Amino acid sequence: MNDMLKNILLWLVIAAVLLTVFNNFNTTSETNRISYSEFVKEVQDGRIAKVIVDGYTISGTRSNGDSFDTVRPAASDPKLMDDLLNKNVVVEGRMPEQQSIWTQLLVASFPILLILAIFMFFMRQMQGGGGGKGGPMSFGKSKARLLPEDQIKTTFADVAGCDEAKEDTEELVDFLREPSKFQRLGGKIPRGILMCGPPGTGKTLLAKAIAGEAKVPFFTISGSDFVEMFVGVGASRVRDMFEQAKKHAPCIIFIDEIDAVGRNRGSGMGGGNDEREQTLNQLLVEMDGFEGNEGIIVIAATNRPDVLDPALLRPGRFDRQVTVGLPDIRGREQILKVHLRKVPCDDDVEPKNIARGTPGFSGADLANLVNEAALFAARSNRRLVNMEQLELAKDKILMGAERKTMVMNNEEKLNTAYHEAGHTIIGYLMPEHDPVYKVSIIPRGRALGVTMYLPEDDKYSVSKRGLESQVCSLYGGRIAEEMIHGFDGVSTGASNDIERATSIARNMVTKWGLSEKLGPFAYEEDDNSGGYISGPTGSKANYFSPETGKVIDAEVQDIINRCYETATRILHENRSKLDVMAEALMQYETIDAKQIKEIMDGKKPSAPEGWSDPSADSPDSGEEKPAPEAATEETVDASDVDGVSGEASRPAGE
Ligand SMILES: Nc1ncnc2c1ncn2[C@@H]1O[C@H](COP(=O)(O)OP(=O)(O)OP(=O)(O)O)[C@@H](O)[C@H]1O
Ligand SMILES: [Zn+2]
Repeated sequence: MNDMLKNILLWLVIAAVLLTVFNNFNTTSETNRISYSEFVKEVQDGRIAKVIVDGYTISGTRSNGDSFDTVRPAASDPKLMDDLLNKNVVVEGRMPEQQSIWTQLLVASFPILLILAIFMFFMRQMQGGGGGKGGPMSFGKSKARLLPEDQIKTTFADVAGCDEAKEDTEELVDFLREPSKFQRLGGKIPRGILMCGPPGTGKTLLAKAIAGEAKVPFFTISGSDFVEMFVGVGASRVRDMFEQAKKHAPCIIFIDEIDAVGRNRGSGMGGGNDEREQTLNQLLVEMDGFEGNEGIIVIAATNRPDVLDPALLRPGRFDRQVTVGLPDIRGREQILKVHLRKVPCDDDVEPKNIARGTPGFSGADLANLVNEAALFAARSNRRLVNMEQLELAKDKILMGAERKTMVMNNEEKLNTAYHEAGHTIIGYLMPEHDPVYKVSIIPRGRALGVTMYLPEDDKYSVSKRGLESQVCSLYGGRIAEEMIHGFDGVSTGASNDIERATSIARNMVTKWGLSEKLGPFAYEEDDNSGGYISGPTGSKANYFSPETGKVIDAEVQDIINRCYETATRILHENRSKLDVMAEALMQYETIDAKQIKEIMDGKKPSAPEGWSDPSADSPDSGEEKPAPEAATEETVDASDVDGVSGEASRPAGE
């Protein structure tokens, strides 16, 4: 609202300036000016000898030789010409045409109209840009995009790995195909479905598939399209959308990111947000207003069902929830099959194996994996996608694109090699730690090196022991650096590790009830801002007194100190393996689980698969494999894949 006030003020100033200019324009020379009535009187008295008419100004000379000028008022004077002729005044130039009262009014109000028009224009501009999507410039028109039924090619066959969600929604298809039949049978159909689940799990895809199966039109809009700067715009968009939908019924309305409008009205946001609230109210009114039998089904998607206003979830609104979760190993295999159907594949491609190695991947990640593999194949001029490219694509998604153009000097490389080897050895030896999948000192994304852990199965929770193991392995990198350079030689590269270790330790104490001293209480709450709406992010609710705060700090420090000590002890005990691993990393740059196991068993590590020695003849003579990554430099930045699974990356100095 502040912005609006500023705008109005700005326009008032502009209006004032314009008016002044306009006035000045009317009163150019002040020298011999007389008023118009004076002029008329002088004409009648016969004192004027000559007039020159130039548009709205009249100048001339009197009988006595004096010059004069005057401004003709907007209303033209029909009698003037007669007077001039009667008195034998010489007239040069022409009088302006006689104008109707309406034209005169228009001329008089022109500046005001101009200002108004400019003002409206800017208002619309701002609205168009408000949603960030540059939609049509219109007031309150719905931004919903309509996909007519004959353009929806998505069917249930395209959605894999979420069978429960599919089952839950199958009856909607029957209903949409023949709403009247359902009505006759007295079937009760929900008006609103809420699809909950993490990003990229196929919520949009499933909603579209329902429309595709039922062969009905599909309206899609994002919750953030409703959130506008001007009060009332969002609400009228909602109204407009429902009006359109009624014309196309039976149909589906899909609202993505419903949390952008549907956030709990009572929560946060510094005293509420009128516009959002009005929009939400309008949505509730519309949901109540249509009968389920009209054949409109509203499907909303969110990954934060917990922040939604309870009013949205009441019976008759979004009273049915469908959960679309991350796929399990079987689901991943099916999703991979769906997407592999679209690319030409070699016989060796085993979707099952890839599914096993990708816990935590969403449907969108898997679709991306297949796509990346196809790109790798195309770059190396292959006609078929094979396992090798799928593995490369998986690494790219897990660890970020390699930055082959980034040059590290030998000393930096050695430091990184020790750092990553430190992470790896601790991760390998600690109990209940995810196995190490790959270690690399090729810079990827923002990281100088990466140690990648990957759970063997889908994991849904971690034990206290597992968490402590994670904290230990996170410090492994820094401790290894300390061992070779001494405390003064430790680099800044471990800042991300430290941050993550601290955060795990703190959560153990304040959220997961894993401190004996403090017991199973929640002392801190997540911030609820989720990220869709800009708000006071990072604000956490604390439920503890200053005294407890001190105990919390002490407990967190205690966990970290213990883990640091454990990790230091383990690394010192395995000093020779640390050296061998760092050396292997210097030679091969990337080693995987097989080499790591060999080193940890005290053997000499073999060359990684696909590695060809640039200096000597290759260790495994026989078949000649092309170097992995026929693709040249790949400098995609910020592809920091975080949290897909335990990853200890080392950001370039901070
Ligand atoms: N279960 C699935 N089966 C097949 N493909 C999937 C599946 N889930 C996701 N995908 C692929 O990922 C893409 C993105 O998925 P979609 O947009 O439906 O996810 P979403 O859950 O709506 O994500 P968001 O919450 O980010 O909007 C789809 O177009 C599809 O290619
Ligand atoms: Zn690290």
